[in-house]
Amino acid sequence: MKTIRQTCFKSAKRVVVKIGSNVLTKDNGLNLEVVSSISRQICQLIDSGLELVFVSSGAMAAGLKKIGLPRRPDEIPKRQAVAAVGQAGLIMEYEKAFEQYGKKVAQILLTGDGLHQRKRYLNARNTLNTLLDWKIVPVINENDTVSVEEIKFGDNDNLSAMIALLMDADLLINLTDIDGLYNKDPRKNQDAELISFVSSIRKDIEKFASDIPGTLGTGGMLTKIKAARKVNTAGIPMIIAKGSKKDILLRLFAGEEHGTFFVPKKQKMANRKCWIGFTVKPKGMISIDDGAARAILNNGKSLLPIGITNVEGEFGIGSPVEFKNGTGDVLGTGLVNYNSAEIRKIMGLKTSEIKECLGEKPYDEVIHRDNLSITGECFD
Ligand SMILES: Nc1ncnc2c1ncn2[C@@H]1O[C@H](COP(=O)(O)OP(=O)(O)O)[C@@H](O)[C@H]1O
Ligand SMILES: N[C@@H](CCC(=O)OP(=O)(O)O)C(=O)O
Repeated sequence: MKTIRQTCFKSAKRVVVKIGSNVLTKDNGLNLEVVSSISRQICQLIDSGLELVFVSSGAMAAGLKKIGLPRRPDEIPKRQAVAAVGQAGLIMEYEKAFEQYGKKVAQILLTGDGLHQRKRYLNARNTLNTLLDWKIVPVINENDTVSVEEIKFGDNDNLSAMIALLMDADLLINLTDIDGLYNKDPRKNQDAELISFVSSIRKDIEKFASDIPGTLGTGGMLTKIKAARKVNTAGIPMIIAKGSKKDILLRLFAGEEHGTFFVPKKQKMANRKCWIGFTVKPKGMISIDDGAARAILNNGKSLLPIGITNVEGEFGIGSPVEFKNGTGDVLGTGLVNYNSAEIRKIMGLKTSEIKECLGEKPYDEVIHRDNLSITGECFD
């Protein structure tokens, strides 16, 4: 009988593969053997019928070597300049490597705010779909040159999760410099053990992981777990595996079990709900009582004013706003039908009392269930 992970690999048609800086690096520059090996495996998988989107870190690593710097500079403009130099070299090496197998690559550099806006989000999806139709390999990285804190994806683990959601992928593969997730940071604990299967990401799983990356990485294991949590919630499985292991991608698709597999929720989330839940940047927070939380989480209801106990932040109609329960757990995000000042006035009221309070009642719901995405961990 096939295991769940074998079934996921067998049935996957559209896959996102992400590779981290440490795997791609050798002697402080790009490891061309790894570039060549990963490119060959990706081409083989595409030729076998898979649609594949590739997210590659490594611009900073490539830039350091080219400029002759011993390590990452601390100043942001210098880091951005290093990444700008390195990205050109990175994509050139991929062009050369993929060309050997008759494939073209396309460079896609994204910022967080590019995907926060629905129109740009859909544009990015259309472009990527066209490239996949043309059998051209999209090679995606964060646009480090312009990415300041407010518009950053932050790390490519998160970016790869956003791409998996954007493209409605069947699987996300995260290739790093270690076999997978260990139950403690293996750099500090010799007795750390590999976890090969995570059926559900609870808070204890996040505790296993350190947020300290390797010399060139960003975010360490913690950002990978956060990425897994997002895609799993949306119904997409994820695997963390060692990118330098010989033919790792081909072996995974041949049914071999390597790395750590994160089991997704059974139900796939609709693409628009993924965008609301994971991609847009929330503009405020609404606290709700237990009754409202139950109605939303268990019975798929909309959020009505009567269940609202507090509003944080200033936001307009249509804004994405998070909502949390009485104990402070964030349960999800939704697009609001009223602005923050109006919600403050009508919170705690029955829907029949909205008109008297505001002078009009355009909607019964503060967040309609069609515009509401449940992403918190308290919903099974
Ligand atoms: N619990 C853990 N299990 C596995 N690796 C861990 C854990 N905690 C921290 N790490 C470290 O995280 C590193 C991978 O993260 P990072 O350097 O950001 O990689 P990448 O460049 O591939 O994104 C590993 O080299 C490992 O030392
Ligand atoms: N955009 C950066 C990579 C940022 C990043 O998340 O790196 P990593 O943790 O190695 O995947 C670069 O290309 O150097």
